[in-house]
Amino acid sequence: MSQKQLDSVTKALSTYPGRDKAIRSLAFYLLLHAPGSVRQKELQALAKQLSGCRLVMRQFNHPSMIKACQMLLQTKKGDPIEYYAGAGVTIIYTVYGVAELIAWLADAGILALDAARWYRYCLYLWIGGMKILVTGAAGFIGSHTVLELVESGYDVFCIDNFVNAVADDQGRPVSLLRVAEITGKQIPFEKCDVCDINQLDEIFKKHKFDGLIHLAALKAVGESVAKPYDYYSNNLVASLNLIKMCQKYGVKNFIFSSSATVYGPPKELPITENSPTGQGITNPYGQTKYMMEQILIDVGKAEPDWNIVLLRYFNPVGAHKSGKIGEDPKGVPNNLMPFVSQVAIGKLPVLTIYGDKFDTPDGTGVRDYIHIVDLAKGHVKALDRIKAKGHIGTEIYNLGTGTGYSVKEMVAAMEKASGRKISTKIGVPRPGDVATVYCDPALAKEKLNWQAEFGLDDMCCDLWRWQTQNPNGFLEA
Ligand SMILES: O=c1ccn([C@@H]2O[C@H](COP(=O)(O)OP(=O)(O)O[C@H]3O[C@H](CO)[C@H](O)[C@H](O)[C@H]3O)[C@@H](O)[C@H]2O)c(=O)[nH]1
Repeated sequence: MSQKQLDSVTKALSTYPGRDKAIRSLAFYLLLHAPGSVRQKELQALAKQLSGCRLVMRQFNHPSMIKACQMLLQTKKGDPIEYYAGAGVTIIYTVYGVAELIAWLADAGILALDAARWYRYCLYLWIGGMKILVTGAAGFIGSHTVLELVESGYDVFCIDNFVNAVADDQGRPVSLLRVAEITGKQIPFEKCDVCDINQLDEIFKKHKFDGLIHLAALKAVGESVAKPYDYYSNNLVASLNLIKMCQKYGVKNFIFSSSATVYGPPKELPITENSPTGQGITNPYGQTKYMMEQILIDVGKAEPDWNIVLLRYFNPVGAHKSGKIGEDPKGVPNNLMPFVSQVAIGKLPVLTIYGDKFDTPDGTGVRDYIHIVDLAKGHVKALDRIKAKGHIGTEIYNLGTGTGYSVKEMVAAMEKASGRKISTKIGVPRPGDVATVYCDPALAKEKLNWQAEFGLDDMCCDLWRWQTQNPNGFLEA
């Protein structure tokens, strides 16, 4: 190949948009084999470009790898270094290229989901998985998210302070031990309060994280009204500490657990990501979620090479189909479905329905309930998108089904799943409750290739399995 041809090919390949890592890898390969050290600058530029995809291109971002490549460019023909390095690079690219091709076929819907999973394992095995810090990992959303991450080939490191999770007598998180049982993989864990910046610093120093999923937060709406200081200080300090650590250690992928609560009382239905936020939020818990979104949006503007994904959850319910992990609220549940399942099993006598005079078909409140496993997969999809694109900036997604069910419909569905009668009585509306909340999940479908797969029956059957197998939650009976 002549110099001129090489120039035009590398130019075309290195600017190729979309799912382009394999193409750019090819450009990289061509540059490696180009004559003379003139290529060095271009090689570095391309390596920098590829660093956006560091999740799958770790080795190539590593300074020693870059140095080896530079050495390679300067070596003379016939030099054994050139031969071995060239052979090594070729093998890696061959494997990488196959994996990338399979990923592309899966993305295009030509291969089944299992192939996508295989692809991630392939990347994990051959090139190294993306290492993700999960905060609040032992909680309801955390444990399910960790499970899905691990099943998808991500490398996780979990932290939790047990404020809302159960430890065994050796101080290990029971929920994550169960995740280890289900997946057959060890789940690395350290007890850590994200508000403790010194411990956090040690953890960041020790592990080279590629990204994090920040779930740790106090989350009881009513309690937040009674203890505003605790909520503001805990939820904000924890998140600010993480941002600081990400800046210090160059971690640029930040997934944040936001909530439908940021929309306040809905001004329009369904709620889209462009619906107004921050107006009419009635409790400090909701305010902390809104404030954190604002802070992260500003951080995203100041750090243009970061990827920040704000996931606005609607109402997560249900449990993993194994029945081994699920929601384990401390004391009397605040949320509807854990309360309903505890009435069904006889732990609580009667459900109070908070008002039946709302402007809804049966007068009771309507919400967008989403299966916890679907919600957990939303996090994996957000990371997959970052992995595929390299750089996305700040993005916001609703995670809901787009369908609303009333309190009475939920009770009926749970009666069907459990085969038991659930006693109810009508009470007064809970302060701050609105009639109807449901989202438009179209954006997540379009960009994340994610949509809820489980329906109401799955949510209730899985919740009931968890409830019956674990009548006392994670504490042994
Ligand atoms: O004992 C109960 C509990 C709830 N409900 C009703 O059931 C529906 C769902 O209530 P949840 O408490 O389960 O959920 P919310 O929609 O009120 O709250 C959820 O959404 C909020 C934002 O809107 C916060 O994010 C919160 O953390 C999250 O659980 C509401 O109509 C509520 O009035 C009852 O009738 N009786």
